[in-house]
Amino acid sequence: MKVALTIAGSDSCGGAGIQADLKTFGALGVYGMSVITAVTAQNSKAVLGVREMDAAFVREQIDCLFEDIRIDAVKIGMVSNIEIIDVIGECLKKNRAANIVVDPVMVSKSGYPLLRPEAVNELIKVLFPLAEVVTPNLAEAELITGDKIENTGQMERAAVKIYRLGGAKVIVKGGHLTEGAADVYYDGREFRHFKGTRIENKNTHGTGCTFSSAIAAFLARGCPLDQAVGRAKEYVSGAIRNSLKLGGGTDLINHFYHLGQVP
Ligand SMILES: Nc1ncnc2c1ncn2[C@@H]1O[C@H](COP(=O)(O)OP(=O)(O)O)[C@@H](O)[C@H]1O
Ligand SMILES: Cc1ncc(COP(=O)(O)O)c(N)n1
Repeated sequence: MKVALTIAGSDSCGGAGIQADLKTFGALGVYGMSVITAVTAQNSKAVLGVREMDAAFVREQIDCLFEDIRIDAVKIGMVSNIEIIDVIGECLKKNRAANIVVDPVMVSKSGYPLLRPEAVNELIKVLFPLAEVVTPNLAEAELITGDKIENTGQMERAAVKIYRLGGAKVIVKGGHLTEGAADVYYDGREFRHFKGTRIENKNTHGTGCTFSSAIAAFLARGCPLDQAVGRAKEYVSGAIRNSLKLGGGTDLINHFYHLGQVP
């Protein structure tokens, strides 16, 4: 079985973060492992608090896995602060990790900061060059580039600018902007537009985490990146379409929608 590792924050309500990533890995037939960078108290309505892990213990978590198990892909989500980013960078380089997907998580959909403001540049400097692909949403792409993004042309310009920051391929996620929930992919030479169907009135959270971990799962299974992106988009669309009204806030996406009746 192929193995994927997520390095991210815990979401107590299970819609985003580590929990979404592990569900996605399992749903897509990949053995999932996790390194926790921070723990959030979070429900379908809001993030109420964050506790960051000690950076040295993040190192211990990562090193003990690479020392023991072959890892086919790595997804990076919430990284919280500069010390944790530096440790992740060092460990991934030392262990020659491949197929790294960086989701530059900055603020939750409910508006709570998940990355310290002073750590944005460190995330770009240390983790972007290690990534096979980075997957900013519109707000993150605006923050990284300093440009407003209101249409597909501006998404393309942002993708090129972000590509030049570290040489990783880029997907700017347009789920919230365009009719077809189209994501713009740039590989350093050309663009591709991954279109879906925008699902209305589903104010979900964890879509970005699920999308990036699905890309990592397909990379672990040996798919070329552009195929992995297409299949990840299909998977996340299905999970949004079948989302569950479990709490009083956002719907929670259904990672196992394709499994049908549970035995
Ligand atoms: N309402 C929606 N309908 C269909 N696809 C969506 C919707 N919202 C987001 N997506 C898709 O889900 C994936 C994650 O994107 P997004 O929600 O923008 O990430 P994030 O959680 O980082 O904000 C992208 O492929 C995006 O196009
Ligand atoms: C631990 C954790 N990681 C990431 C997100 C981002 O997810 P979203 O942007 O959908 O709120 C989150 N809410 N919580």
